Amino acid sequence: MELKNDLFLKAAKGEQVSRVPVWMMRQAGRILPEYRKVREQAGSFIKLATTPEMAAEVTIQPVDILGVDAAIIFSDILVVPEAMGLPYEMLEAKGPNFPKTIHTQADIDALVVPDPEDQLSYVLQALDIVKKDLAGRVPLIGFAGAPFTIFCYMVEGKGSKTFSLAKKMLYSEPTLAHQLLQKITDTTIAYLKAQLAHGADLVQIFDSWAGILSPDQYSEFSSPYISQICDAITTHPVTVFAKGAYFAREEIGKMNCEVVGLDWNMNIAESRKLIPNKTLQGNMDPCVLYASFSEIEKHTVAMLDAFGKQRYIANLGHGVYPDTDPEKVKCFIETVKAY
Ligand SMILES: Cc1c2[nH]c(c1CCC(=O)O)Cc1[nH]c(c(CCC(=O)O)c1C)Cc1[nH]c(c(CCC(=O)O)c1C)Cc1[nH]c(c(C)c1CCC(=O)O)C2
Repeated sequence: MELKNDLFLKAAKGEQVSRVPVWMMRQAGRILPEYRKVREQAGSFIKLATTPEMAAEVTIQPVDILGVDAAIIFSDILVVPEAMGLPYEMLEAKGPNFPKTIHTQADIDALVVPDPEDQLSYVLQALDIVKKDLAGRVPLIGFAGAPFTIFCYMVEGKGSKTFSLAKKMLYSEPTLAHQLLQKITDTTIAYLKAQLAHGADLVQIFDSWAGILSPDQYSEFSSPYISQICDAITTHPVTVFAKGAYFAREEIGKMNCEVVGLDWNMNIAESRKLIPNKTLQGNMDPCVLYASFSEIEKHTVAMLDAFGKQRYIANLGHGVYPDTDPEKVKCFIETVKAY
């Protein structure tokens, strides 16, 4: 199926575009009343994520309602640990929780490297439906967590400001940590390849907790595993988004990926210098969307001026916050499109 709007993919591949493409991390979610309705029907986040028809419906909502230039498959990075043998629950107002966590060699040995067509078939079915229903309107983004970020949840068992339990393993049991990271990496490569086989046009790797590592630890425990994934995916473009890893921009810029995501702590001009010859994505502070319409326009235009029109995909510097007014989101998207 030929794409009617291929701005996002063209920009990702470094081709000339007639205008800057735009989408938002977490665009499929609680900002939209239409999402909350389907979420209520499903009864729980996990039920929604594991029911392909419903997941497909909320994936397409932001394309129809917000007018973004790409869809991102509705799922979660935590489906990977689940498929490896660590089920999770999503606690209301608290976030993810893993009743069982990883601490010993025996724990790691008990994990499987699953066949995605088997344990993750519900995500692949959702991709099939979205691809068909989008009918080429916009490209479809697949995703997974970076191995280090998934490691954080598998060891810590829940969200944390410091992830000190997970980091403890890096310092006290580095050999075990590397074994676990490799198992996650093997799973992630097979999973992302399956998403691409089921119609994803690009895959994004979310290293949401990169910023808790020192530069040396990042080079030892995170970047080599992301590099393995980038090297294994040769058929489609890849985006690496390492939140908080301003110190690793040069290193990430050398990876075999086409796009690098930036958060709002990262200076745009400096990032262009540190990451030459790649497309950049980002990076407005999601809190700008709490401001007035005129402030939002001002900040969006300033961001566009700083990035330039080519080799650039407009986005926020992290996921949109759930209490953001969808009209403010539309203002951001329309300002990019009119630029
Ligand atoms: C760290 C991480 C997670 N999940 C994800 C990350 C990496 C990106 C980032 O750093 O934000 C990725 C993710 N999670 C979700 C998507 C869907 C696609 C999209 O629109 O971007 C994506 C890309 C849906 C979701 N994942 C989650 C929700 C909210 C749950 C709900 O609707 O009840 C959604 C829409 C739940 C989730 N999932 C996760 C947490 C910590 C939480 C709870 C926090 C919260 O409530 O926002 C883990």
